[in-house]
Amino acid sequence: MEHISEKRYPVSAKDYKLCEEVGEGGSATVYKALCIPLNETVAIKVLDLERCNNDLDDMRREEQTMSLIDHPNVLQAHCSFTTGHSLWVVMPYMGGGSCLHIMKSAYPEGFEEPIIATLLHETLKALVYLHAHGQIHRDVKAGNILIDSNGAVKLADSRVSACMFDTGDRQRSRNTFVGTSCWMAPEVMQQLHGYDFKADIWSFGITALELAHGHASFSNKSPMKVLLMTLQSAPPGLDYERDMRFSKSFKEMVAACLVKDPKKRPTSEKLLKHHFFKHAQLNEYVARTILDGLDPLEERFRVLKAKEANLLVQKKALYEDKEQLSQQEYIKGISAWNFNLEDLKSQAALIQDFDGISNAEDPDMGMKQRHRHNNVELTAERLSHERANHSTAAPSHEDGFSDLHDLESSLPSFAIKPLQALKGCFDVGDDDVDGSSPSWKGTAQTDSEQQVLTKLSANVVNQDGEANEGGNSGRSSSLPRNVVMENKKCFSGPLMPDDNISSKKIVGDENRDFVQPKHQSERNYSGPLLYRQRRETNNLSSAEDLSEGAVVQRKGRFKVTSADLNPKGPTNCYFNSVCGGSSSPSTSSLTAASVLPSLQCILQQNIMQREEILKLIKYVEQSSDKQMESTEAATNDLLQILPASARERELQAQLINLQQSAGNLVEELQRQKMKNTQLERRLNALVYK
Ligand SMILES: Nc1ncnc2c1ncn2[C@@H]1O[C@H](COP(=O)(O)OP(=O)(O)OP(=O)(O)O)[C@@H](O)[C@H]1O
Repeated sequence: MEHISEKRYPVSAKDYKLCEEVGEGGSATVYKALCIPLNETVAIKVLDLERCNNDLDDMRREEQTMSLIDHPNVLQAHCSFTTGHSLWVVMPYMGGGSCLHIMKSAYPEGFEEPIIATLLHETLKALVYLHAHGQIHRDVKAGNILIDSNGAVKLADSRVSACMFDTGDRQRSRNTFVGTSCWMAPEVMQQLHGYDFKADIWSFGITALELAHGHASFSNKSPMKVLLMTLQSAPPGLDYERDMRFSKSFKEMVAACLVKDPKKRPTSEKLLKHHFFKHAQLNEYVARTILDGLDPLEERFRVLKAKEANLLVQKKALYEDKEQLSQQEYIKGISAWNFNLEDLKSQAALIQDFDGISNAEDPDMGMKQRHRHNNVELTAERLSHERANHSTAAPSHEDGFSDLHDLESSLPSFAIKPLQALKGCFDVGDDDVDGSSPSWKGTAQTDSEQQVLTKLSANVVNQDGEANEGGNSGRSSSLPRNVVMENKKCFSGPLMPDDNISSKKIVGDENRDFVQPKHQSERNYSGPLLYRQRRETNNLSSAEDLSEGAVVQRKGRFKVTSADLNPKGPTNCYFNSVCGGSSSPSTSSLTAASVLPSLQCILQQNIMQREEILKLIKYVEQSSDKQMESTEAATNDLLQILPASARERELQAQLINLQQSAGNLVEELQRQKMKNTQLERRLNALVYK
């Protein structure tokens, strides 16, 4: 084992001469420097204490922990001290730079397998050491795998690593949220039950993909999207077709790391025995293969920085939207995003605004955006189909995640608030991370994934303020287009007595009543405009035929069935939407096209209600007429015999009142009818515009 020399490094800034910048991190700049008394080249990481949120004591403690680490594959700090508003961490100078920088400079498509095997083998040895010493690194990525000029590989940035020894509880899971999104394990993102050293194994798997492709999976995505993709989708992996140049054992090793259930991931020690690492070479091979011919680190960094600054300017001009800007964090090499609520809110806002923004980096996305405009109604169908497809189809695009574009791009048409969806994602139960859940491995979608998706889709629907009813929403894998989600009834106003707002619905066979479950008829379906894009109950597909009469009229996504118009008596409105209610939709999230069907529905519902009122009035008039006739007859008979009693006079007065009310109602209805007609004309004009 290599031991750091017993040399004493000075802890005063005046003993160092900062030379060129060789790296930039989230909160630090790294310089090549000269330690004057020792006449030795070192690297100094300068952290601006005013800029970073970390508590100085915490940082000190971490640096001390770091200096206790002693392993040839872990970058150990020589010393650290504060100067002015900065913390200086003095480290060995790694002349090759980070794997990320090397790839950016010379291997944009990633390294060859023997190099990858060697780099990963050395990194894994560092992880075995850290884990054995109760440490989780929490930031394993190509940017933290450094190479010195001899080809020695060291895992850097233990600054963020968590010491598990402080309470003596080695297996204690962490609940803090530090790290880097693309490399972050799902359980870290979920923040539910904490996480342990297996989180490093996930990051190690993502790093393997990064070294193979030249970039990490989702590296061009916003943190929000990375989060959604990591949680919802099948794990990334080496693709059969795209990654043909890589061996089966490499693919297997990556697949073993990228299992969503941390319990099913191997420990670092076990992973080290994987036959993939038999291909690992010596340091000298690394130096000879990838460092030979490279410019000095400071020179490469200068060129890269200039290139990236240029790129940023171009991108800034191209995309004013913040999502693109957030991607620049990655381009700049800064990857330690903080997942605080505000970040997520702004990301969520961006996704909402995404509609209509073309994505030059992803032409498919642009296509899909356009397609979505033309096909708003398909969204939920696609959501569920894609879930279904995802579970069966082998990933055919980069990292097997391209379908997620569809899923995500479909979200805004529901006026989804991704933050809420995200909360839904986080709000997963114990089973979600339970080892008893079906294997995450392969492409089959597990219950946990399905749950997350179900929650997501439930949230999609819930955007309009209606509670998600029961657990029947998410599993349907097909959602016929143009199908009315009319299982919910709308009962607006006290027009019909309870018995009439019956739990019955006349079905095709008029002699047969379809009894709605009691709870359904009791539910209050008042609510704002609701685009119900999913089947409400599991039985809907079969119930559609049973519970609906023939369609007699279609209004956009809604239809009127013969059941609705059944003349047998007062009927219910079978439009699920717009049944009164106080809340109104968020106007910012509505487009004219999306509102029209609902307007049509309101109007249709109005017409239906008017008809109901008329029927009821007629019914009242008829029965009151009959009653009047019989009362009059009886009264006349009685008058001939006896003088009218007080009770009879009261009855007569009531009947007259009733008739007057009915008359008033008819007048009111006439006025409403005129207004409706005007509205209908305006709406039709809008529809045919
Ligand atoms: N000892 C070193 N020798 C040479 N280059 C270094 C050394 N330490 C870091 N670097 C370079 O500086 C870059 C930034 O280092 P830092 O540790 O801050 O990176 P980071 O992990 O990306 O930061 P963060 O995770 O905070 O964004 C590294 O990616 C690497 O290229």
